[in-house]
Amino acid sequence: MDAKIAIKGLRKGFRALQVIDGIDLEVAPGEFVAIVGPSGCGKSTLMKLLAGFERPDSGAVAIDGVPVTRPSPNAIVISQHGSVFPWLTVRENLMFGLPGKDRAADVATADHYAEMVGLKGFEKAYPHELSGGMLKRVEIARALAVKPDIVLMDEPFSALDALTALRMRNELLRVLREENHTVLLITHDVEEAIYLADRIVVLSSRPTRVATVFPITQPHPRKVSQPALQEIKDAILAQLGLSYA
Ligand SMILES: Nc1ncnc2c1ncn2[C@@H]1O[C@H](COP(=O)(O)OP(=O)(O)OP(=O)(O)O)[C@@H](O)[C@H]1O
Repeated sequence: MDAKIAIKGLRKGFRALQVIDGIDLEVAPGEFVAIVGPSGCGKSTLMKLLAGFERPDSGAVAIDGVPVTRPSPNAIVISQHGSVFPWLTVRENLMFGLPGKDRAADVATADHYAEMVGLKGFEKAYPHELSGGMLKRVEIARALAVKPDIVLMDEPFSALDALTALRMRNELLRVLREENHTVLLITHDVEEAIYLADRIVVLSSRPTRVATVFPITQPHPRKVSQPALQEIKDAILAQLGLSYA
């Protein structure tokens, strides 16, 4: 099958600082790829290039064979910073980005996604009335409501407490079972990557390249403590230069 996302010979620097030093990677339709790498290696820069927020110095990113030159509603970014509008209710936030021609249809879509992420009953609540985890769910629902082909996630759960992050990971897997999105997740959490992804791409330190790729074939739900997954975790940590004593 043709790649959903094709990254070829991608290079990017900022003035004298070379950040991305030739990345080649293909992501299949419906695949979930996690990207891990040392701090500051260029993960967010890679995501911005994929989302069309930055332009490469050389090489290219293509989605469905079409070069990415600007942000597109087909590839939605969910970041750690959050982008829920505080002056809009949950429902209005979820309706933002929907066609707007048929209000009743948009309300139905918004409420469907609110329910999907466990926010039924909170459609009329304002962001300040919600917990951090609920806000994150609004954001994920809002991204999914526009039915993007590709969801780009840059440490989406890193601002959450451990328990909420765990819930959100399961929520995400449940949503992905119902709807076939292609997902790219940047995370510093190796266990999160192992729990969620079909494939883990480990980047080298800056200027970054693909160091190793680990396929994860275990079915969901995964127990990260199982020996085969622990072995992968150890191999990734060793690759990142972090091994246990
Ligand atoms: N717009 C910019 N202008 C100049 N330098 C930048 C810009 N964006 C990123 N950089 C530099 O590029 C390097 C990579 O940054 P980036 O945020 O992509 O790394 P990261 O791997 O996501 O980091 P972390 O894991 O700490 O979040 C850093 O040294 C950063 O200072």
